[in-house]
Amino acid sequence: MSSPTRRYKSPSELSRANNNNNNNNTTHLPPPPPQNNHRNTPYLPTPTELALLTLYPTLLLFGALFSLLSPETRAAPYDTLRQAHAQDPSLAPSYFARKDNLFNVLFVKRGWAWITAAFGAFVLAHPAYRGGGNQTRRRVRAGVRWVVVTGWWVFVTQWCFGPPIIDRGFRWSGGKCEVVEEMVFGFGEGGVKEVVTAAACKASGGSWRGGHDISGHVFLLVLGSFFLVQEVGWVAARWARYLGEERCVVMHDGAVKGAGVEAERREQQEEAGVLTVLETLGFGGRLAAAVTGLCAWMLLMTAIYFHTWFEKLTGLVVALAGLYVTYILPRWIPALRSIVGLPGI
Ligand SMILES: CCCCCCCCCCCCCCCC(=O)SCCNC(=O)CCNC(=O)[C@H](O)C(C)(C)COP(=O)(O)O
Ligand SMILES: Nc1ncnc2c1ncn2[C@@H]1O[C@H](COP(=O)(O)O)[C@@H](OP(=O)(O)O)[C@H]1O
Repeated sequence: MSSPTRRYKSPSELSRANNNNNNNNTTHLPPPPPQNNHRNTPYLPTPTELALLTLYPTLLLFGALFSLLSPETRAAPYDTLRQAHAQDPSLAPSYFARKDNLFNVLFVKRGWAWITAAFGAFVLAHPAYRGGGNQTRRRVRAGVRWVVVTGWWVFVTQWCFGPPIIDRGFRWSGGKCEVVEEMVFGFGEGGVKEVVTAAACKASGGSWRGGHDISGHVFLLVLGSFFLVQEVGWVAARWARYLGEERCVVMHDGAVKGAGVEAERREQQEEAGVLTVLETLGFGGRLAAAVTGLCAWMLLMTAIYFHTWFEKLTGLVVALAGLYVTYILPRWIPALRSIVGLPGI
């Protein structure tokens, strides 16, 4: 996942270079490709992963700063209870400060479907997933990782043996469903209804108020985009031999080795020469890159126009927890790795 200049030579390139040297009557082999003997810790993301992960808090910080400094945003009326600017088109500071903006309605509100579609297109169509004795096993393991990440999305935002984690957190922190307009049958004292989910509260005409509302948008956009980065990045980079660094894994005997020891050799593309980034990604990878880019844009919009900074931070932390379990834990728990695998291995 780093620059093409560090690309390893394929066996055929090495043998060609070797032949040229023999023709020139020299007995020296070409210098070996630079080896990186440094082992990354299996317990933490690799340096490239860490650099990419740092972009998320950076976007959130930049958004917070922008909202503090932008005169239009500062001047626009803000509803602290709803954690959003006025939604009237004439008052909202930007099209993206409105909940009914098309990117929100068609993309984020259907976000998991987009992420699933991009992932599916990549796994079904990319040459790295075709051929080799383990083709089916690699696809099944990718599917298992999708189930784990999707399970986390379901538990946090949709359903967790009852209300989802976001709604449970909201109520644990003192939040309630309040009805301002009218008292309806079933309400407790002071217009506060015993409703346990944000969706049910909204459906009954109430407002979900008073608690800590983990940002569902930040959660979904971080979880989904980094899932695609992991699934497409490692697979495409390993296949095209763009790898400048390697994940390390703990083996059954406790030894720490590069994850490549568990990889199947055939899946790497051998002869086509240096591929461009677009060729390396293929159709599914390009769709995933577009979805990831949109996620980053909408994350920035959420950072600027919605929620408190602490609600955005908890959205980020809850997403990172799911990503750690799916992508880092298997590196140091071999039994888990044998079920979920590692992308590209
Ligand atoms: C550990 C293993 C557990 C096993 C669990 C198995 C999981 C199986 C899940 C089955 C359903 C999967 C469906 C996948 C296909 C789809 O993607 S369909 C859904 C499309 N819908 C969305 O993408 C909705 C996305 N929106 C949201 O999540 C929320 O709207 C939000 C963005 C979080 C914001 O919430 P608000 O309430 O609007 O603030
Ligand atoms: N980038 C964005 N664009 C539009 N609306 C956004 C948004 N980020 C958050 N919101 C809105 O802010 C509210 C809280 O978002 P969340 O908790 O998911 O982060 C949601 O409102 P609604 O639930 O009224 O649609 C959501 O639609």
